[in-house]
Amino acid sequence: MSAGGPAVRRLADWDREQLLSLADEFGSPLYVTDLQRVAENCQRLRDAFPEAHISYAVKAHTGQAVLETVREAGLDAECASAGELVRAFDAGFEGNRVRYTAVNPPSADLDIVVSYWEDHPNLTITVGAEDTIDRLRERGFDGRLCLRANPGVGAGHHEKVRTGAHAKFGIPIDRVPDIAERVRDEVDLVGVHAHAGSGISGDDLSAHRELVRRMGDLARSIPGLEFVDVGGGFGVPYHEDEPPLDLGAVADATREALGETEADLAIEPGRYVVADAGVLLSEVNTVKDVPETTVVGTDAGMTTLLRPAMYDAYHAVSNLSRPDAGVVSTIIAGPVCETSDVLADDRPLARPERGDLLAFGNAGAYGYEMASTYNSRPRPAEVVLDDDGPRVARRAETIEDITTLERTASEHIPN
Ligand SMILES: Cc1ncc(COP(=O)(O)O)c(C=O)c1O
Ligand SMILES: N[C@@H](CCCC[NH3+])C(=O)O
Repeated sequence: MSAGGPAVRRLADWDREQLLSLADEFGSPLYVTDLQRVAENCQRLRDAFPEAHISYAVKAHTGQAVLETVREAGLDAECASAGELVRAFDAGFEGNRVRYTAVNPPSADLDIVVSYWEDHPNLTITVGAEDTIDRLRERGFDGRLCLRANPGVGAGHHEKVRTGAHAKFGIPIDRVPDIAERVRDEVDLVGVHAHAGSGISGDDLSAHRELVRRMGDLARSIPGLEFVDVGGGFGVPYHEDEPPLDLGAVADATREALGETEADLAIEPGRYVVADAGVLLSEVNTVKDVPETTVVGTDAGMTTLLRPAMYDAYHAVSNLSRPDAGVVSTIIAGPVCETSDVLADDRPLARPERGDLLAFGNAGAYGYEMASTYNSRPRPAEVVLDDDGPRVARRAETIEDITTLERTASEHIPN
């Protein structure tokens, strides 16, 4: 197999015995991340886009081990907050391999990012509003700046993840050349950027191509740019029978839509790098037959994996403990006191018994990252797999971790 590995890794491709033993050893719920698969996904992107600058969108999975793997695999880091930027530097990225994309950035973020820029003057800051340029200038910034355009065309697996045409993101594309002209003397204008949205596949590919075409036109209208970044968003197959993206074809279409530009192509995928490198394991604690279905209660819920509740996202599920049991229709629901705390609805599953272990596929992207402590429910541990075997990359949170932020009235110091 090439260094890029197969085009897709499905839930059924994971080693069932290994997952069962990991849950035995490290408990449940448990995120498992395979670092070799992360490296393969990076390599496949590099093979498809050999000429492009590729930055990993850190927000998909910020774990240190993942970031180190991505860095070693040759991708740069695209950070959406000061916290992500700090994590990228902690994982050893050099300044010239770090980009920070500001979205209505809080002052504290700008303070931190500018202080990192003072020590690493070759990092790049992408801005989506003129206010952000002014606020950076007030802090003395005159470094590498990229303008984020709102190209008026978006794409993605759900309305809530389509960014390209949402007013929140970027500067209306027709205003970008004037702003570029204005800021040229004040900063080092190095690029233009746009991002269509997340989870692009199938029909959305034509919208993505249109975005790239508009960005090619924009890049040609601004001389002297180093790069034109057309964002991330490459989708992965969540359904078992969904074909993977033909990344080579996407790359060819991207080049064609972009056309000749003085600026180099840049992309910033997140999901594609980590989605199929991760699974979520969860123990069944309740099995309840009701008239229409079988309710399967699990120790993971919307606080562990938010995507089904937030986007009605589909994650493949299998019963690792009892794969050969008769299949029944189930609703798989977590322990959170919310009706939307459902991980899978109307889902055929080998009928589980209490104590069985379920696995949820494609949990590596926006899984742990979107976990929360709602209902005072601690976040689970994450184990990573590498050549040395499994190791805990993030320990399980405890209730004490959550309550430690509390202050009593006597600890309150009035202003
Ligand atoms: C600006 C930007 N870049 C990159 C990404 C990564 O997207 P994805 O994980 O779908 O590749 C996102 C998320 O949608 C984003 O907002
Ligand atoms: N969190 C989204 C995608 C990322 C959006 C970031 N702009 C998802 O899980 O699909």
